Amino acid sequence: MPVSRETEARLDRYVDLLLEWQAKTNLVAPSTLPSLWTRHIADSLQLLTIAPSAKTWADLGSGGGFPGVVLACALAGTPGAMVHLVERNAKKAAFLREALRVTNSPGQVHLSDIGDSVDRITGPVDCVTARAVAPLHQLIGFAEPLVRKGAKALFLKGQDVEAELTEATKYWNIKPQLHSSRTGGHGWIVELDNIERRRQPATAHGTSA
Ligand SMILES: C[S@@+](CC[C@H](N)C(=O)[O-])C[C@H]1O[C@@H](n2cnc3c(N)ncnc32)[C@H](O)[C@@H]1O
Repeated sequence: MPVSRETEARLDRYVDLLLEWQAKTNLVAPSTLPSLWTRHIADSLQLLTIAPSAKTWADLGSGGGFPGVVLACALAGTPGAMVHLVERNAKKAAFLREALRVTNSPGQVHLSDIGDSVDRITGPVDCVTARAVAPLHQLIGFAEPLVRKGAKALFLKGQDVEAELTEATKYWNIKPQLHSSRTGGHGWIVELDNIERRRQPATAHGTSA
């Protein structure tokens, strides 16, 4: 994923900080550290190719900062950019604040449960994201208030995406667009522009109960 020299310098600072904190707090699975740049950073950056003009993002369950901090680093030179990072774990939230500080990137950390904070995010949100946080049907429920107000949802998912979509369509009327991950593996990005709750959950045969 090509980035400017300024973004690369910010990402370098972020990675240095992440490795420093990783020694005392588990921010990413240790087995993924050797492939940090592809597995986590490029995986996060690819969202910008789907929503290149989005300036305001909300990342739900940011953990060690993927994709939220990476997006904030990439958008640091964009006037009016803002990334809301929602995380309920206090240590991780402290890390996220420090990551935004050392990279001088535009973001706000919300130390809270996603369900409690989504409604409190003020101002328009262009994109809502989540990676490795919850099953798709639950993420859709979290994101619905923001999508209703015009946000696009971009969820990074693994190879079980079809099964997750089948489950999600029991509860939600959605027309997902699927993007194959550019970073290899079996990853997918689920894009949603509209979300409507089904009046009654669908049965196993696809009809309303
Ligand atoms: C497996 S980690 C993934 C972190 C990051 N998105 C990534 O892909 O590396 C899931 C993170 O979501 C946070 N999380 C899960 N459910 C949450 C909720 N309901 N509210 C806030 N944070 C939540 C956890 O604390 C954890 O840091």
